[in-house]
Amino acid sequence: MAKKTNSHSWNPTTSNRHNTTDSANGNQPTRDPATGTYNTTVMAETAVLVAVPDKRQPDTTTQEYLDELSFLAETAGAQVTKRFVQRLEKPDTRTFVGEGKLAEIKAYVNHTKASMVIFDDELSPSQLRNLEAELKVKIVDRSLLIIDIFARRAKSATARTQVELAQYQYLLPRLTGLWTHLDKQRGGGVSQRGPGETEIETDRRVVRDRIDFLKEKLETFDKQSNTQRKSRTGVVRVALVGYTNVGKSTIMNMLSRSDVFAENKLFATVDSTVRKVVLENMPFLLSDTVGFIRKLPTRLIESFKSTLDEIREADLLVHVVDISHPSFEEQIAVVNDTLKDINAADKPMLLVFNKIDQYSTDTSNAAEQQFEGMNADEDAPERPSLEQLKATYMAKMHDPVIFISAQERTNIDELRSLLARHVAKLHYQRYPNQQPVVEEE
Ligand SMILES: Nc1nc2c(ncn2[C@@H]2O[C@H](COP(=O)(O)OP(=O)(O)OP(=O)(O)O)[C@@H](O)[C@H]2O)c(=O)[nH]1
Ligand SMILES: [Mg+2]
Repeated sequence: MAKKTNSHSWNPTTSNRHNTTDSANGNQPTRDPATGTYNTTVMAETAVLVAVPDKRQPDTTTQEYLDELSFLAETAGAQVTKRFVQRLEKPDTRTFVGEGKLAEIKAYVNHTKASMVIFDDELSPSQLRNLEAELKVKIVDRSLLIIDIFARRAKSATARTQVELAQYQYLLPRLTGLWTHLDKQRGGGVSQRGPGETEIETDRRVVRDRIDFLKEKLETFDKQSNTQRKSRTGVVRVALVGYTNVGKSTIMNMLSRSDVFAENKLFATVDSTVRKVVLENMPFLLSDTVGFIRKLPTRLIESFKSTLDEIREADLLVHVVDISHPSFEEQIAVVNDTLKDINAADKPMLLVFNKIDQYSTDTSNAAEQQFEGMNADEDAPERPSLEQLKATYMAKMHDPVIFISAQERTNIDELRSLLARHVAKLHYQRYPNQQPVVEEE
């Protein structure tokens, strides 16, 4: 997979509405006068990744998870220089990794002047504090990384409000951690007692007020979009769902001849888009939605409620899968679990296996990238041929299955007619007395 890196600034704890510091004094936090919270922007980022898999997790899986974390870090503008893995029954409650591993990470961070350490799980507020005190660089967990990417991507007022809500909800229990971080940056060293308790209380109150305000704002948006959705009755609604970066927006563009932003980065789409599509004289509404990912922070899912309503209220889900991805089966499971979480699992579904042009039976690529704490996996089994996969999936899935390449336009006519057939069936079920109306746009 071709991965792009970019060099824009890194700003994980504030919404993109806030000012960022310039690169000359990138390590100096600035206070946002509107909210009283601090912006801890640091520039020219290099990142170290840390994963703590349990003892049963195969090495190849650990490696795939770290590939994904690395892709997330790159999407957010950081360059990954090292990966650390420690196998534990469960993460250390105090510092996530054990004492020895922590010393190893610290030595590496000090030696290379890495600007942050990213953990492939959500850290508790106390783990975050302890790690910050120990490593003296910015500590980022998986949730914060994802929230930050969402903040960069969100464009519509609703999506931006949703992201801001998620940011403040993440921030609230961690305010003391940030203060410790700020204290260190002032050159005071880390204090046991923690500085400025009254200021922390003030900050907490400001953040709580902001959370209430954002929730109210979202309720207003919700009412507006409910009214909008009610006005769309009489037309079948279809939602594209799937793991992030599988090709949903590319398919949306192809089917609706629109121009939705598609990119080889995670979470290219954060705002949902709805387009009217007509296939074989059958009109329907197609929506492109935010991609799912493993360990999606629950709060982020909750804050994205109104975006997810598009999925919850759809008559048909088109579940897009990137078959060229080594973990595509796990990705299918993650998507199905997330659909369950948002109460959208019982809908009719078409399964679209995309990127067949990129499918390869060769697994040697993954085995080449060995890193700290991993054993070479020379016996990785060959993947089945595309034909074998097709046969297996056609036989085992309850839902209709189709294999396409959106990029190479392979099997697209078949996709169109499969979709048209299902939409027609649903249309006559839902609106038995109503002929489909094809109006000119
Ligand atoms: N090789 C190949 N690449 C594809 C195909 N379809 C899409 N892509 C590429 O995959 C990347 C992701 O595509 P998007 O359409 O942005 O994926 P998405 O599912 O909307 O992603 P998010 O919005 O991030 O969840 C882009 O670089 C596309 O050009 C395909 O059939 N084959
Ligand atoms: Mg997209």
